[in-house]
Amino acid sequence: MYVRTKLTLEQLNALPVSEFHKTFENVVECWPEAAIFCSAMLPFKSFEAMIVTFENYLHRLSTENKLRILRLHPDLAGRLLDVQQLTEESSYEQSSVGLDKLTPEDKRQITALNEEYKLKFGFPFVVCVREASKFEAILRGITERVNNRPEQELETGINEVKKICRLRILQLVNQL
Ligand SMILES: NC(=O)N[C@H]1NC(=O)NC1=O
Repeated sequence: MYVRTKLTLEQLNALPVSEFHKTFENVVECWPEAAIFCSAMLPFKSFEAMIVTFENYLHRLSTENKLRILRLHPDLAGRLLDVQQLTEESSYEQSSVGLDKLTPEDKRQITALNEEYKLKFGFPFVVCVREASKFEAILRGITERVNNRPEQELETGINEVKKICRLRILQLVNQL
């Protein structure tokens, strides 16, 4: 698990902007622009206000940028996990639900579903695994969501990115 000094709201609001960017650069996976954009709203009245700022930022992005963000997400239990090249945050999240210790049969099943999903939508299946919390719930999620329309899945995927972002922020401040 990644451990850093947890920031209080006061410390967070007093960070030099470049430090704010660095601290929150990966709360949206591999998309540091989110922290850069949201730093313009400093200081925040509460952690919740900060999280809502990130959520609104994600909500208002163009379809093209939403697609880009989804495509920056690693597959669940995929190749990057196998070769230990996940970001620190993603590695923590995926191992917290045991995706690094799947049986060969479970691995085969999730890989096949990931491929089917990507083939249909052109972006990977994204879910906040810490919230889904169980492998079975994740599998059920892909199995159901693969039937959705692409526009629907784009929004569902971005809503999951918001949940991941919320938990990553709470992890960095003294709330989780
Ligand atoms: N593909 C995907 O959902 N990836 C992610 N979900 C999550 O909770 N952490 C991730 O890296």
